[in-house]
Amino acid sequence: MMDSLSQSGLPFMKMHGAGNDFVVIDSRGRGAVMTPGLARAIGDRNRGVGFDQLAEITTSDSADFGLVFWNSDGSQAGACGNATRCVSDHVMRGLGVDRVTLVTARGTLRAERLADGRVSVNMGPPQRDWREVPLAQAVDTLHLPLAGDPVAIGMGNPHCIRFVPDAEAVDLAGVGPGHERDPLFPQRTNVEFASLIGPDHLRMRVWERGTGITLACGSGACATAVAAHLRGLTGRHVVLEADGGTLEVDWREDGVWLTGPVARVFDGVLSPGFVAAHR
Ligand SMILES: N[C@@H](CCC[C@H](N)C(=O)O)C(=O)O
Repeated sequence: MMDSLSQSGLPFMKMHGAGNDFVVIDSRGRGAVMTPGLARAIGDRNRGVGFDQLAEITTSDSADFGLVFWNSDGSQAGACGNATRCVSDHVMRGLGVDRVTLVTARGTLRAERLADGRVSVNMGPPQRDWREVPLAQAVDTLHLPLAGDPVAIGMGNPHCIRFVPDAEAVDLAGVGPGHERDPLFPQRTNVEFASLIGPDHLRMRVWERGTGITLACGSGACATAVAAHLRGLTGRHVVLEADGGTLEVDWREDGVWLTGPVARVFDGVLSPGFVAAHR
């Protein structure tokens, strides 16, 4: 495997979902190639390609494919809703189908393409118990003892959601890092700020764990919609306006469904020297 990489380099696709951008590596038919160092190097927007997350596609014997997610700081994430939608679209096109199953750290998920071209994924049920989010101690996850009275929801990854009068006015870089690394979150957390802009309609902005400000966050949209419903602000079907586009969340009996646009921007190849220098 390494011989082929050292000779021909490492092909990748650049994709995004509502502006949340990804490098996608297809490792089906070979062993996974990603390491924290290589992920950090590829994610560097000055010295590498740049991404919010990297998604590595793997072979699965129990689903159509497997998927592993890396943040740009080299940490792994248990969920990535927008990347899941983008990669599912790619795999569906390759298989000539309009629905697929995939295995992630969270278990087996289902994705499907809608008639309007958007892609939906069932992200599974929300995690509301403090131990599942996870949190460091037993607290009311609907009202955390932190600034801004946030809600904690897990979606295979942790989320801290604050409801504010105007999400546009939030200084994400000033407030986000403090929540991300608050000791109440032993695995750090993603941080969402949301305001109600209409019936079942939210404006949301996000500071992502291991990445920083992103234009959208799929698992974050799911967590925010669940938190809004639990707080009595919306129904179970919510439209969320992120900085990079519109996402829809539908909390159904079988799980939290995330729907939105997908785009494949360009394909590229990481040079053999780049891969060898950073693996
Ligand atoms: N942008 C993703 C979330 C990616 C992982 C997150 N930064 C984490 O560390 O949990 C999404 O669309 O869900």
